[in-house]
Amino acid sequence: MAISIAIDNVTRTFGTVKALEGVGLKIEAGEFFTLLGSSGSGKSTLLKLIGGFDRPTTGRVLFDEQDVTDMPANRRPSNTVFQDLALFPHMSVGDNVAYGLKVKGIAASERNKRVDSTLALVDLAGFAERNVNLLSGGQRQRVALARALVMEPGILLLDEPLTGLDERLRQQMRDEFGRLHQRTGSTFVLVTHNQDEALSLSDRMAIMHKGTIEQVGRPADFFANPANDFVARFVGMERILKPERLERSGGDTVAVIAGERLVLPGARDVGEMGLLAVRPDRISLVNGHAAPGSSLAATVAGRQFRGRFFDFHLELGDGQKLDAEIAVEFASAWPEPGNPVRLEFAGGALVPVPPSRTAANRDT
Ligand SMILES: Nc1ncnc2c1ncn2[C@@H]1O[C@H](COP(=O)(O)OP(=O)(O)OP(=O)(O)O)[C@@H](O)[C@H]1O
Repeated sequence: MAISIAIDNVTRTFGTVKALEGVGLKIEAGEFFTLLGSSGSGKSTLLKLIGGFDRPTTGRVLFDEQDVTDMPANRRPSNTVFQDLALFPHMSVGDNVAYGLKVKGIAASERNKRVDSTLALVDLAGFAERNVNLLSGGQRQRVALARALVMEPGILLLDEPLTGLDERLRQQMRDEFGRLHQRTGSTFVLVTHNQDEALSLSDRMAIMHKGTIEQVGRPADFFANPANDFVARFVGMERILKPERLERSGGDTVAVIAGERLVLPGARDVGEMGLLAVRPDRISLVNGHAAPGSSLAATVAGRQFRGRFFDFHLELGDGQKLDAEIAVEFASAWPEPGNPVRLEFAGGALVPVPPSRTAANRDT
């Protein structure tokens, strides 16, 4: 049975280090939820608090609205798959998977049944007698998953479980997580620094940074409406432009850059301090006439051939730098470094974002 999780204003300090600061979060029962962030952002600390392996300095953790802050890990209805897997090396696959059930006092016949069905669930039917030391990395991953799943946890916690696997296995195990989530119906919480993993698996995710949550939402929300420039960069919109000003005009936003006006139809109002996150694949270079209100003058600073597209490095009239990915097949004559060009921005090429308070205040 799936269980909901609430993190209520949690702070965790280690000496002078604030690993988590005022974190609030709700994870619905049965969701596949991902904590995404770079190294040191506090993801593992938060997962440990959910699993009961650590306690917050202040704040509470609730499962199905019950306070579990002081409940030890072994009494919680959650199981964790750690990054290092922590398999018992001297035990067979079957004994590894059966261990938790044995500790709980489940009778041998019931135990064997559950171990067999869980091994089948992770595609390891018939592996019970094998020595865990002789398994491949992917198989060891599956044993670790089976060991957690056999307990039928309402919450499964996964701490960077794909680290150390090669790309093919990562893909395979990623698909497996999706499948297991559907089959078990449990609440899954995944910790990762891998954006692709987070985007492909999550119902919703949180982007963490320096012990705080920058944004929570469905994967598509982060592209359509990044909460700030930090989030925009994190999901791949690495160039951020600083307009002279942003104005509202009807239902649209108008950005003024180097004296030229760009109309961003329907773009949201992010206030005076707004920045513009750029989608490099939605910019084209125009010869001759460009539509007013959707183009800017620039100079080619350099270019690199990338196979299917050219990566153009451009400089705007006010000196700001910008990259644009221009599909090779659409090229007629390629502008050379030093050439003046006009940049045409397709719908959604520029997304207004406010600056991140966390990044601004704490990056220094
Ligand atoms: N037991 C501890 N003692 C002291 N500092 C700690 C401890 N655990 C975590 N920290 C610090 O808290 C911060 C957050 O660490 P955490 O492991 O949660 O980050 P993370 O996002 O999971 O990073 P990674 O991806 O590298 O595991 C870091 O600055 C870390 O050094």
